[in-house]
Amino acid sequence: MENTFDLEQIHLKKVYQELSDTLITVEELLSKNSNQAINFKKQSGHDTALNFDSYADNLDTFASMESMNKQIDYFNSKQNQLEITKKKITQLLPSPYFARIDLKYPDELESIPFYIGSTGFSKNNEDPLVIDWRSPIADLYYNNKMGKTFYTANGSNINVDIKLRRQFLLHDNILQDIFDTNVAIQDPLLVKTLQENKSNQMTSITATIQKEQNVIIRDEKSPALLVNGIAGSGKTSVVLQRIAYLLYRYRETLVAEDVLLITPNSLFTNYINDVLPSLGEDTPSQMTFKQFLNTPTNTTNFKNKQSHLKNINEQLNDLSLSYQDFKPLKVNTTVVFSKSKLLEIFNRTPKSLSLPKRITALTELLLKEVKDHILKSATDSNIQAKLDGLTDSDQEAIFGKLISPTTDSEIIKATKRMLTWQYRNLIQQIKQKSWLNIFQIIDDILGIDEHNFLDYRFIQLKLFNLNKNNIKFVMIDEVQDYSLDELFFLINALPNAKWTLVGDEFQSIKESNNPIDFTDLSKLFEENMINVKQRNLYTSYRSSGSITKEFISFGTSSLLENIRIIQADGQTPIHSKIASKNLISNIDQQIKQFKPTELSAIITPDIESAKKISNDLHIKALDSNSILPKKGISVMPLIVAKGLEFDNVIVINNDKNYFSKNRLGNNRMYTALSRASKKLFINTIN
Ligand SMILES: Nc1ncnc2c1ncn2[C@@H]1O[C@H](COP(=O)(O)OP(=O)(O)OP(=O)(O)O)[C@@H](O)[C@H]1O
Repeated sequence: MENTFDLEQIHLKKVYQELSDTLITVEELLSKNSNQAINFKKQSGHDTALNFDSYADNLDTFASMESMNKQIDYFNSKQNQLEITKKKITQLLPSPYFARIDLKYPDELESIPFYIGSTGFSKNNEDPLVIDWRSPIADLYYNNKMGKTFYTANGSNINVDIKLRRQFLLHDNILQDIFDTNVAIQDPLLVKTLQENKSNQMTSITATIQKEQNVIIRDEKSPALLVNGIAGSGKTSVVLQRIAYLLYRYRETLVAEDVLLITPNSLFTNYINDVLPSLGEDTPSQMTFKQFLNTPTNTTNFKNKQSHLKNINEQLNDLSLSYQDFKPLKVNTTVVFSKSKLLEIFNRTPKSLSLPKRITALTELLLKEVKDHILKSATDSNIQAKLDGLTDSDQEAIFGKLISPTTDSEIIKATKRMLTWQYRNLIQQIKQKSWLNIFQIIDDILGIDEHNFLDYRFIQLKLFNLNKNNIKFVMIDEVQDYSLDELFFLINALPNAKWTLVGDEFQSIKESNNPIDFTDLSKLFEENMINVKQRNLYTSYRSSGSITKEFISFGTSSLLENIRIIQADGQTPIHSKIASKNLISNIDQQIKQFKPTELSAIITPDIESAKKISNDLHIKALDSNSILPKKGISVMPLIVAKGLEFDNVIVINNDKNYFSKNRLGNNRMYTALSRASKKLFINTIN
């Protein structure tokens, strides 16, 4: 073994040296390339200012030298390539690789070692020194098999015999430990990783991805992948690794903006924000469902809690518009298009078209009417005379400068611009289709006059064709918190997407939701012609053994039979039943057991209790827009703690209704307890 360790240490030093040497070379080449570009510019006599301080500046500078496109393209692409190599080396240096797999190909005598790292690296296009964790060969490592098997590359199956599967614990060029692992042997690297303190930022799990997680990360076939996993089973981690995998796998055609990640709140978004950059990938489009819907701050017009999307969807197809479905369009207080005028123009659009197409056609006709009116008015001398009445600031706003048109054509052109500016609100209203009375359409369809915001947005989505067609992959975390109508909305809004939906039925904690049933969820996607592949994650990674058993006891009995626990039992969770007056002193005692270097949370049913504890104990209270501190103790309601994790958790049960003994109350307790990894206290007020 000692010999093996020494050989691996030598190999690591060699790889590290290669990386370091290449970095020096790349940096020299980067600077040489910049200088060559500068000289090229000087020689070609251009006086464009060059700025090679940064890559972005390079791009700007090159772009301004249009006449030298070919040469510039060359410099540009060289710079780009060098920057990519530099980024890869910088990413690899602190930990060049984490595993090795030795493969014997059928027609080779010797097996070949492959070292797997967080990105791939080869010198001068030779055999790779490190292969990317997302490459087909690395799939074998995560599959956790030994012996004869195959991997798939470029559509072909390649037979191999796996001779060795080795993990490394290392830092820079220092090897700390090696583990030769076989099937069914517990993953020592994983256990070590899980024992580390929690931080305010989620980290990647590349080195220790488990077999059942790997299958989800690499799924390329399923139109919808539904993952039901217990708390702390790595659902969020898997989603983020999957995004990195997809961006690598489809790198020729997929960019980060084509992937949409829907997250529960902005605190959570901040919590996960470092993972993809640490994997060398750009962050995808991220938003909460509320942001996706563009929810206004004031929703008092929408009193109806119940949405009716399927009903609306069925009836929208047969809907036509009548007089009361229009709203007059005004400029200031003057009606420009009355309801009857709007109906009359609508009736000019072909009846054979679908309603959304007729609405688009009507929009075009309205814009044309405004344009024709502007064109006609621009030749009217009375209106042209208004140019003289424009103040200097009006002129600045309209033309971006002061003007003094003299010829006829100059005057007409300026008048057109003035009128377009004056009618800008009207043009915007037409484009936004504010002439359509959505509330009335809801009344027409449903026969109810209390409105629901999701219904409102759904009608806009369908009638205005607001689909986001560019989104190719959607990831929804905490999917149990969405109603079937909200998911139906997303299915309609994102017609070209493949879906990754991850959640936990036991973490459905919102009063307004009937806890969502994953069978109904699957059915919804299937009804919409999206095949669903369901997978379960039953291994608890986050929490110690005893904490896992504690939170699982608030699930169902069958859950307990299925789960797998990785971590040791650790300290048994402590239940205290106390009088309300003793709560603060009790918490004070408990937090004395937490180390200042650890991240700890006091979780309450609501924000009011959180604020009270915050005041009494001078501990920071967090809401869903806060940023999690790096370490120390914070207090927050459960709705904010959801999705996050802490070394230590104190749960305050001062509201028997909130933590009642029914499914919802149990789900809340399960969710609160499962935030803890090491120590857990539950304080119940008598
Ligand atoms: N394969 C793994 N290797 C190392 N750590 C892992 C692995 N899988 C999960 N973890 C760790 O377990 C913890 C829980 O992971 P994560 O937050 O992704 O779980 P989750 O299922 O989304 O949890 P919850 O539903 O409770 O919010 C994290 O600290 C994560 O880094």
